[in-house]
Amino acid sequence: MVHLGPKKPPARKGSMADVPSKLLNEVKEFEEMFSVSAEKLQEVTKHFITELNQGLSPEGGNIPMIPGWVVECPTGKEKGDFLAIDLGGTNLRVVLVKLGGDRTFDTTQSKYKIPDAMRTTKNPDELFVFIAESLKSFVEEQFPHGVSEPIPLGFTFSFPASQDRINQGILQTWTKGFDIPNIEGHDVVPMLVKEITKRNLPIQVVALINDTTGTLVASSYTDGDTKMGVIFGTGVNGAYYEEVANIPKLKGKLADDIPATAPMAINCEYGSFDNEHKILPRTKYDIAIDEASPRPGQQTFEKMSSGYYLGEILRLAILDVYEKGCILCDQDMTKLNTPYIMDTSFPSRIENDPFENLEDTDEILQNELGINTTVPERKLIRRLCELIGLRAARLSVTGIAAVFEKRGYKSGSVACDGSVFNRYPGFQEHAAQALRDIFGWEHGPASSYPIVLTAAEDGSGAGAAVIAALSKKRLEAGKSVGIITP
Ligand SMILES: Nc1ncnc2c1ncn2[C@@H]1O[C@H](COP(=O)(O)OP(=O)(O)OP(=O)(O)O)[C@@H](O)[C@H]1O
Repeated sequence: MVHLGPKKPPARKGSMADVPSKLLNEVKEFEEMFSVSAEKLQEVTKHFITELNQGLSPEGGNIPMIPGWVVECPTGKEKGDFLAIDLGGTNLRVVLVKLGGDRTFDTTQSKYKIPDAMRTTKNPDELFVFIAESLKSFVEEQFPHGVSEPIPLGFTFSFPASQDRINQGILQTWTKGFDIPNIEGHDVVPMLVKEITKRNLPIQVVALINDTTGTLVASSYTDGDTKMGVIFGTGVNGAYYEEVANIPKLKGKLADDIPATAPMAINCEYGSFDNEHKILPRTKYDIAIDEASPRPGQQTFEKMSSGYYLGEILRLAILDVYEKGCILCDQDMTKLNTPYIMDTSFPSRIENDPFENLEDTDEILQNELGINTTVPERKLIRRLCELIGLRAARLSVTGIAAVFEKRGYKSGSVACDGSVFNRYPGFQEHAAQALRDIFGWEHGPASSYPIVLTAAEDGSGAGAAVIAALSKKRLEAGKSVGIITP
């Protein structure tokens, strides 16, 4: 067979032979601090199941377990043109989705970077003006001659929002570094509709969707074996279908057209798992990140495993060794002293460095952080990146294991989205191995395991479209899309 394309650089052996013992001791300490055993993963999974159940109870618990008001599994036959917008932690995506009605779909999308300052703006309108303006330019571009009737839109809102019906979303709490006043506790749908109406856009908002639920539904549309949708991006989260009979907090609140046997998509929002700090093995860096965050005590699981925090964990760990006088002596630490200066692309790119002398890492550290490093220093930093990524992958699948155990699923696919899953080197293998550790499967290739993690790129756009299609049909048939209102 002939392989085309650039020749692969020689594999890196990753020898630590030239690393002085002082640094090796630091490496050893990090290895102990960041490693999570199979037994620990099993304990975490067990506690996770308890918290998932608490979240479904009327009393509630750490994990919100938000009903998504998608009360049907897609058949794959849904059809038509839909708009989807996806407000993630980092980008706004606007997507035109053409559902083929045969388990296929086509998408055309534009991506708009959310300006950093907008995450913490004091003016709540600013975010919705930004979304409406982005929609306006997208629709003008895609439909230069206008449209005959309003296009149904599914709004993917990737923050914990409670819903009493599908076309509503009350923001419970900002996550992923967002903190805009006067939105928490309010329904974000009218805020978006107001800006759409002001601009006379031919768009009808029919559903508000969480990105994780969207991933679940998109993959259920294309693959009937999908059991969960999971996000490993700026945040971490999972969604699955629960049987209505198993959701005690909805008892007595549903119309007869949502029977006890119906499936209900649940957006777990499990980034808040273990907010009581009972089980997760937190390091001093995790504690420091939590204490310095705008919301101490919240999103404990997310703070140890999501893209928003992995670079920051790395920064704090490097600074710690620096402060002990072990590395980077006489270097200008101005940049490294800046919180959140490194996003997860830093550890990700450093782990990708194929060279024995970590030449690429040298360039990254020099060009982006203004520090010169020796080879042993880079080896320590590289090992730290591996440990941080490995721990994130191992911990983050406990949510998947808990859902499978709880539902009694022995096998199935998990549709995964997010840059950490798609781009962090080794993440997918580490995640699969952690599942194997939890369930005690035989060693083998990840594709042979009973639970298969599959990439669900663009899932939230298609999912929003499928959910918009299901909701539009229910609304037109006069069926309920939420709790019974007195
Ligand atoms: N090369 C990379 N490897 C791994 N992670 C990366 C890389 N580049 C960026 N990231 C991280 O990915 C995160 C963004 O993830 P993603 O692109 O999935 O965005 P998102 O849709 O806004 O996230 P979410 O769905 O959680 O809201 C950022 O936190 C960033 O640190």
